[in-house]
This record gives sequence, C-alpha cells and structure tokens, in this order.
Amino acid sequence: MDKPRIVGESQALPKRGISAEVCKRFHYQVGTVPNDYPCHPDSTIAKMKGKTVHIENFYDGEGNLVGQKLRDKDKNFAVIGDIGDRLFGSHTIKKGGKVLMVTEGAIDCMSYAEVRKNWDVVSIPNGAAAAAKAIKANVPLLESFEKVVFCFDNDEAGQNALEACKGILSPGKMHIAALPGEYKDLNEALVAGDVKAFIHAVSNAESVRPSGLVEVDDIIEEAMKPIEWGLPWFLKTLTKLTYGRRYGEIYGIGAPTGGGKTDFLTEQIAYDVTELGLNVGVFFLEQKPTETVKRIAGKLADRRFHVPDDGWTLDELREAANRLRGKITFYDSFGETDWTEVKTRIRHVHMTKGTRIFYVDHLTAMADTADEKGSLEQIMKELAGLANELNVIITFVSHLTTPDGTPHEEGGRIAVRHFKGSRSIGFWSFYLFGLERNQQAEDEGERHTTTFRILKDRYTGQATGVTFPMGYLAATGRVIPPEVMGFEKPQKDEEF
Ligand SMILES: Nc1ncnc2c1ncn2[C@@H]1O[C@H](COP(=O)(O)OP(=O)(O)OP(=O)(O)O)[C@@H](O)[C@H]1O
Repeated sequence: MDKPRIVGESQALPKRGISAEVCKRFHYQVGTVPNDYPCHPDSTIAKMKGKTVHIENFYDGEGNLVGQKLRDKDKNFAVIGDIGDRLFGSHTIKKGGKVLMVTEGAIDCMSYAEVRKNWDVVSIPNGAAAAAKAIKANVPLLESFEKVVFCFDNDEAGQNALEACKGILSPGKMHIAALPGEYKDLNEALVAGDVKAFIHAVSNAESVRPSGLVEVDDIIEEAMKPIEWGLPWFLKTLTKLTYGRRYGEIYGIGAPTGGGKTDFLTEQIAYDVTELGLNVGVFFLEQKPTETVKRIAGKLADRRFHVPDDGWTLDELREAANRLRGKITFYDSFGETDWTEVKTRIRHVHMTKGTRIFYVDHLTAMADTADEKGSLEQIMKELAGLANELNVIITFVSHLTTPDGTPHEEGGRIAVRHFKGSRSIGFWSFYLFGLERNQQAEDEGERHTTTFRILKDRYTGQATGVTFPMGYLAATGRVIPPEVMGFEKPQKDEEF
C-alpha cells in the first residue's frame, strides 16, 4: 500500500448481528480517519477525516495487506491501495475446498460466517455491477472448489449480477442459493434470527445450467397439450400434408421462369386476407404494387384484372380491391433489391401493423451478383432468424439453376440442389416446394397442369417426396386445387 493504512479494531456489529470474533476473522474493523491523513482535498477520504469508518481489509496471495475499503455512516466509500478484483475474505480460505460461498458484500459474507462458523465464504469487492468482472478475475481460485454457491441480493441488481456471472465457471460449478422473498439479503435473514431460511437456501442451492437447456420436467405439461394445426394453405391437400403453416418458420418455393411461383403466392395472399382475415406484407421486388393488387383482386372475383381486354369491369375491380383495403402492405421497391432494406421494412410492418404473414418474391433478386452463394447464405440465415425473432411466417420464392436433362420450363424435375443458393435454402427452410410444368406442351391440359412437389418437410418428414397435381383455369386465372381435380391420395415418388 503506497498510502498509510487506516488503523482500526475488530469489534462486534450488534445491529447487524455479527460478533467481534467473526469481524476479527475477516479483518473487518472500525477505525477513525486521522485529521492529518494525506490526501487530495476533493477526495472522498478527505470528507471522512475525523469520522468513524468501517474498514474492509484486502490481502494478496501472500497475506500482505494491499488495500482497504472504507465506508462511513452516510454510505460514502473510499479505497486506499489496490483492491482490484480481490475477493473480501480471501485470506480466510485455502484453494481446493469443497464448497465456497460467494456473497454480494462484506456484511453478508460475515453473516454467513456467523451461522456457518468454519465454512468458506468470500464476497465480491465492488458490488453487484462489478460482480462478473471479479468472478472472472478469480476463476482459478473458484474453480479449485468442488462447488461455488452464489447468494446475492434479492433485488434486480443482485439478480442481474447472477445472470452476468453465469457461464464463467465450468458447467455444474456455479450454484445459486435463493433466499425467501421476504429477505433482501443474508444479513436481513440473520438479523431476523431466521437461521433456518438461511441454511435452507444454502443447502438447496441449485446448479446453474447454461441458458437454453431444458429438462423433461420443465416442458412435460406443455408437451401434453394437443397439437395445434398451423394456419391453412389455400390448398386443403397441402394443409393436410404439412399440418399447416406455423409462426416462426420460413417456406420456399422454386420454379422456372413463368412457372407460376408468383401466381401461387397471389392465391395464398388472397386466401390469407379474405378467408383468414389476416394482414399480410407483400415484398414483390419485380412487380409493381398496382399490378399485384389487380392480380390478388382477380383471385377474389375470378377475373384476370391484369389482362386489359378480358371482359371485366372497373366496378368489379373496385369491389374486389376494396375487400383488400387495410389488410395488405406492399413494398414498392423502385428497383431496390437490397436485403437490408427489405429486412428493415418487414420489421417495421410487423411492429406497426402487427402483420405476421410475409411474402418475398424473390430471394434471388436480393443476392449479390459478385458472390451469389455467399450472399444467399447470409440472407437465408437472417431470414430464418427474423421469422423466429418476430414469430412471423415468411414465404419466399427462389429461382432455379439450369438442370442437366429436361429443362424446368419443359417440366423437368426439380430437386433441392437446383435452387440458387441451395445449401442454405435447404438448410434454413422448414418446407421447400417445387412447381413443375411443361410450359411448351402441345396439349393445353398438360400445359396448364403443375406437379406440386414437396421437396423438404422438416416438421414430420413424411411429406417429403410427395407430389400432387394442381390445375389452372386460364379463363379465370385461378388455380384448380388437387381435390377439385378428383385427386385424393398424395403420391410418393420412390424413384428419385
Ligand atoms: N398452371 C398454369 N398454367 C398456365 N399459366 C399459368 C399457370 N400458373 C400461372 N400461370 C400464368 O403464367 C404467368 C407466369 O406466372 P408467374 O408470374 O406466377 O410465374 P413465376 O414463376 O413467378 O415467373 P417469373 O420467375 O418469371 O417471375 C402468369 O400470367 C400466370 O397467371
């Protein structure tokens, strides 16, 4: 210590219920700061001159006094020498013991020692806010004990400090002793004479497990609840196969150009808004909102409002579009295809309108052409993270790479590996669907019939590989669902 130490004496602290014997063991003293103590006139210690102070003494590994912490009755604190992250009471313990108790302050530390005379106990030196720092600085000492029991204050600061200390010591080492709610700290329990509560808390201290781990006990009641079906798709067959759509998940659809991806989303949007009454966010990066709203309205009226001379009237369009009011938020991207911009807006629409269903068409447009694979990996990771964080459903469209063999535009079979950025799309998506159709077929029926292929089913796995037909009525621009086409049982293609 470069400054002269304050000389004090260990004496009983009757109001705190702590004996002179314990104070002596911990070198906790009461003394007076001399009037001629050399210090800066503005320092806290200068204000303590001539006053009685409580003194906590801190020692190095060799037992040399290296610092003192002073406290006056107005709760002013001053430090002499170097306390650093040394633990109060460390001179009373030896490495390698069985159980070490760690408290938030010197008084609680001595309160514990008062009840458990010869047990090992120390206190962090600088209060709750600096708890984790002190624990980190003393890892070798703490790790040498079989078990380290933390008993911090029953208040927000104490509980936050415990959280901050989790994960510093090796798994299973840290235990937390919880005092009954009526006591703020160990000393209150001691003063109340509640030794039972005290001992109970310490002997029932629970081992801390890293966050994210759960036991069957924690989840058994939740697991007993009946499984809820997710939100339906507009196709009953697809709902049956997938058990619906669940919040927090992302779904991908791949098809060649002109393959009907946008049309599929449009059918689903119309269904979400009118049948389910949900708000949706529509992020079509290559279609103007005025065009998209006409197409969605068309699904409500069985009209192709986007085709100029198709026999529809303005009143029909207005009537259908009116049904969409207040329910859809479009992103008019003006050619902007930056994922960060899209992400910010999805978050905004969710926060401001409570929207939980989003459609993004298409993912590939947001990829960086200089590093398509790398940027798609990042986008997919963030897309899945966003859906999980906001607990929303995001359905996106992806373009495909050119396959070997039959082109996709001519009905070539789609595989997960054909998705641009397939590795990350396959990894993060809960469902992946492929729309296969021979757009060049001579027969109109064939030209309009899509094979809907479930490429990935993460929920049960049982729908992976299932296909069903999906028709299209050119006169109305509407999808003909498989069940309407007389299709009953989904087929599983075993050959692929
Ligand atoms: N099964 C079908 N048969 C015939 N035409 C269809 C079928 N499905 C959609 N269409 C029509 O084909 C056109 C292209 O469809 P859509 O825009 O949905 O394709 P896409 O896969 O999104 O294409 P792109 O990748 O070029 O955006 C639309 O006018 C749509 O109405």
